[in-house]
Amino acid sequence: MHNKFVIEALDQGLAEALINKIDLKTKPQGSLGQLESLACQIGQIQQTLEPEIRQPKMIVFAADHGIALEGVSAFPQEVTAQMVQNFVNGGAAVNVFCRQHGLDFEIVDVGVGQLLSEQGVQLCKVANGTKSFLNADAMSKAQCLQAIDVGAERVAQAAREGSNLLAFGEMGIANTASAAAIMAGCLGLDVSDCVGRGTGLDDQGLQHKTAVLQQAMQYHQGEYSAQQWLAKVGGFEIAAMVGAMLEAAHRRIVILVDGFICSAAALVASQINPLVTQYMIFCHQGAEHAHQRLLEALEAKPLLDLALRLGEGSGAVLAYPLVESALVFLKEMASFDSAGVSRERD
Ligand SMILES: O=C(O)c1ccc[n+]([C@@H]2O[C@H](COP(=O)([O-])O)[C@@H](O)[C@H]2O)c1
Ligand SMILES: Cc1cc2nc[nH]c2cc1C
Repeated sequence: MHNKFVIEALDQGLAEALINKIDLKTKPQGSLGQLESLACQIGQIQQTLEPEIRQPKMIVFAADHGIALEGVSAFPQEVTAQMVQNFVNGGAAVNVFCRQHGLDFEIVDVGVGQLLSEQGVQLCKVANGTKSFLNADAMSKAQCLQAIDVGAERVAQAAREGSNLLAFGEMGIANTASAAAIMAGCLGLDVSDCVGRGTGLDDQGLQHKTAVLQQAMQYHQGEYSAQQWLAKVGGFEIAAMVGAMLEAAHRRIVILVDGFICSAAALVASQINPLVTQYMIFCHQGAEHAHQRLLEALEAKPLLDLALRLGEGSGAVLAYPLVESALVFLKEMASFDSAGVSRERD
């Protein structure tokens, strides 16, 4: 459906050259573990033996969800707009970590009900929140395509400004319900296996959320493509992340994937074009109940396991220094020859 998102498979020949370079470093072969595969992956993405990060940037997409009115979140819907203001003011966790690690930051309104102020926000509103997907499609196909385009366009702009690594985050009260429904639809799972406590529901709240989601999935039952599931039960910020990921891979930009909702967007993107995951770094496995299973379905090996459940892209920024370390060792470590260190015995 999205022919414009042409994605090239990574070059395996270059992978061999990168592994050779890594194996000449002063360390037992493979001893830098997952950092070695990271260095190799980024070299392949950038098509060079000397990869480097330029203008790393976090883009957070925010939107409201009609399903929030069914009481599926521990927090009220207005928190979405209030947190957007917090992002603008630089006071959210993701802002703090972006400053710590030198990432640029952008907040995009893809469909927040009512902003407190438009200042400092990229205004790309598709609608004032989705419809409740309990007994309707969350959005029309046209709205879904519009939200996908918002994400793609933000990535195109970041690329024009020189970014070759992008992290994506999201903000949207009730979006763990949406992500659970997407996961259930796209993977053919029972939604009770995909649901979790989100912002912190208690047992009773979790039971209610599960019942709401089961009723919604009954309403939407059928065989659908990932993009159809996205329109039926998704959110504007999730659709924007799908577009952002596909555009980033199309442009050979490294993608940092955050938590459960971001991973649900990665799942949709991967079902639209399976090559997109070659450009993704899965930054962490979080505490949301179904995140582990979702990552397994994506065959992802997350870098961190910190029981995070915040979203906003926070886990992606926390993993960023590891990505930097992968490139620094590739660039700066001495080789056995240059350092005069003896190799492994035959
Ligand atoms: O990314 C995650 O793994 C994650 C897990 C739980 C909650 N969140 C964040 O919390 C909000 C959604 O939680 P909820 O309970 O309102 O569905 C949304 O703004 C997400 O950014 C994020
Ligand atoms: C305070 C708060 C901050 C968040 N950041 C992402 N999702 C969030 C949800 C809440 C409730």
